[in-house]
Amino acid sequence: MTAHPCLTASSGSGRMASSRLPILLALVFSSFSFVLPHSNRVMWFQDLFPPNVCPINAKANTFYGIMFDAGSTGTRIHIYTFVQKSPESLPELEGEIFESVKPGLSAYADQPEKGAETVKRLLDMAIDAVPPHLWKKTPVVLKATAGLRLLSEEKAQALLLEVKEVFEESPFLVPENSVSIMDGSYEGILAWITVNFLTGQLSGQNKHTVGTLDLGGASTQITFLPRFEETLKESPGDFLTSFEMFNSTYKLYTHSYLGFGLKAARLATLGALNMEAVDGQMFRSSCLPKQLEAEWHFGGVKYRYGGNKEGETGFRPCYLEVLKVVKGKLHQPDEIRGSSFYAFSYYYDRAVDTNLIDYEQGGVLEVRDFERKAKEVCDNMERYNSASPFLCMDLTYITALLKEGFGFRDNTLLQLTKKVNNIETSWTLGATFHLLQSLGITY
Ligand SMILES: Nc1ncnc2c1ncn2[C@@H]1O[C@H](COP(=O)(O)OP(=O)(O)O)[C@@H](O)[C@H]1O
Ligand SMILES: [Ca+2]
Repeated sequence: MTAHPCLTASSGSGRMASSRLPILLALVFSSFSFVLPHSNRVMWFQDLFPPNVCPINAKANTFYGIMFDAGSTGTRIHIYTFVQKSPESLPELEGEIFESVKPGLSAYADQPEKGAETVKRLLDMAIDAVPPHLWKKTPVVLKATAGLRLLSEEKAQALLLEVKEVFEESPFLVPENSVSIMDGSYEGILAWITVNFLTGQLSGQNKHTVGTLDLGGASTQITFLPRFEETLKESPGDFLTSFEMFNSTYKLYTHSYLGFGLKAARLATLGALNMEAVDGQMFRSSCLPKQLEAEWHFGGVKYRYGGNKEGETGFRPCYLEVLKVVKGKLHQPDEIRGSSFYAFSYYYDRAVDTNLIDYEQGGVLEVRDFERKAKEVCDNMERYNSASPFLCMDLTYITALLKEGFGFRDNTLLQLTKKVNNIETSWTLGATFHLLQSLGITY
C-alpha cells in the first residue's frame, strides 16, 4: 500500500488554522489542539482528507514564514503557510499555526538566557511544523513591542542577543536584523495591513478599508486611512506614514502611544509608572476594591497596591482618576468620530471577561457599552470580586481612552475580533508579508 502523502510531512504541535481551505478543514484544524505522542502525530487526519488535500503536507509550491511577537505580556509564534499556485499568480495565505507563552520577554530582564529559552521552546514547534527540506528557506524573525521599549537599552539588548543566538542555532533562515524592537508606528501599520488583507479590502476595486485599534499591555495604537484632506493637514507630521504593500501605496494615519497600554495605564492611574526606585510603597486607587491589598509584577518590577480603605470607590471617582491619565494627552482626529473601527487585544479580552462579547465569535459594540459595563462593575465591586481586582479600572480606562483620549462618540461602532477567517488579527501577518517581500520571496 502506498503511504498517504500526509505521512511524509511532519505535523505541527500548535493550533493550525486555514484561511482558504473549505470551512470543514478550518473547523477541524482550529478546534484540534494536537500535542500528540510522536507515533500518533500524523495519523489523525489521514482518513479525513484525500491525498490531494493533505493540509499540512508541503508541496513544491508551499512556503513558510515564522514571525515572533515579543509582547509585553507574552511571546507568541505565528507560523504562516503560503501556497503559490502558478509562477504568475501571487502566493496565497494557506494557514497559520499559533502558540503563545506568558510572561513576555521583558519579565526576564535580569535573566536573558531564561527569556531566550521561552523563544526556543516555541521555535521547536516550527521544527515540527515546517518540512525539513524547507527549513533553510524559511525565515524566522522576532519583533519586540512596548515591553522591551520600556526596558533600559542594556537589558533589552541582552535579551535580543540571547534570542539571536537561539535563531542562529536553529536550522531556519535568519535574515539580517532578524531580532529587533519594532518601531511603534509599524505596529499599527502592520496590524492595519493584516486586518484589511484578511477582510479582503486590499484587493479588488472597492476598497473600503477599516481603521484598527490595538490595546496592548504597555502601548496602544490607532491606525486608519484618512479620507478627508483636513485630516492630512491637521495631523502631526509623524502621525502620517506612506507604506507600500501589494503594489499599492497607502498614506496612513498611525500612532503608537507608549505608556498607554492597559497595564501601563494601571500603573499611571496608581501614580506608580516609572517609580521603580520606590521600595515597598503602597499605591491606592478608588478603582480597586476597598479592602484590597496586593502585589503586582510588571516589567520585572514589584508594585504594592490597594483600595481606598477610608475614601471613595466606584465609577465616578475612578473615572476622574483615570481621566488624568488620558485627558489632553492624545491627538483627536475629527474624522474618526463617526467611523467604525476594528479593535483587538485588551479591548477584546475585557469585553469577553464581562460577557459583552463571546470569546469565539467576538462581536460589535458601541463605545457606550464599555461605559455601561464599567459603571456596573465599579459600582458593584463586591459582586465582581472573583474576577481580576483591576476589572473596574481596566473598563474605566478603556472608556476614557476611547472617549476622552481618541475622541470617539458614544455610538461609535467597534468590531471586536480575534480572528478573521481563522487567522489571528495580529500585526505579525503584515510583518510577514513585509519580510517575504523584502527577501524577494513574494509580492
Ligand atoms: N496573537 C494574539 N492573539 C490573541 N491575543 C493577543 C495576541 N497578541 C496580543 N494579544 C493580546 O494583547 C494583549 C497584550 O498585548 P501585548 O502584545 O502583550 O502588549 P504590547 O503590545 O503592549 O507589547 C493581551 O490581551 C493579549 O492577550
Ligand atoms: Ca501587542
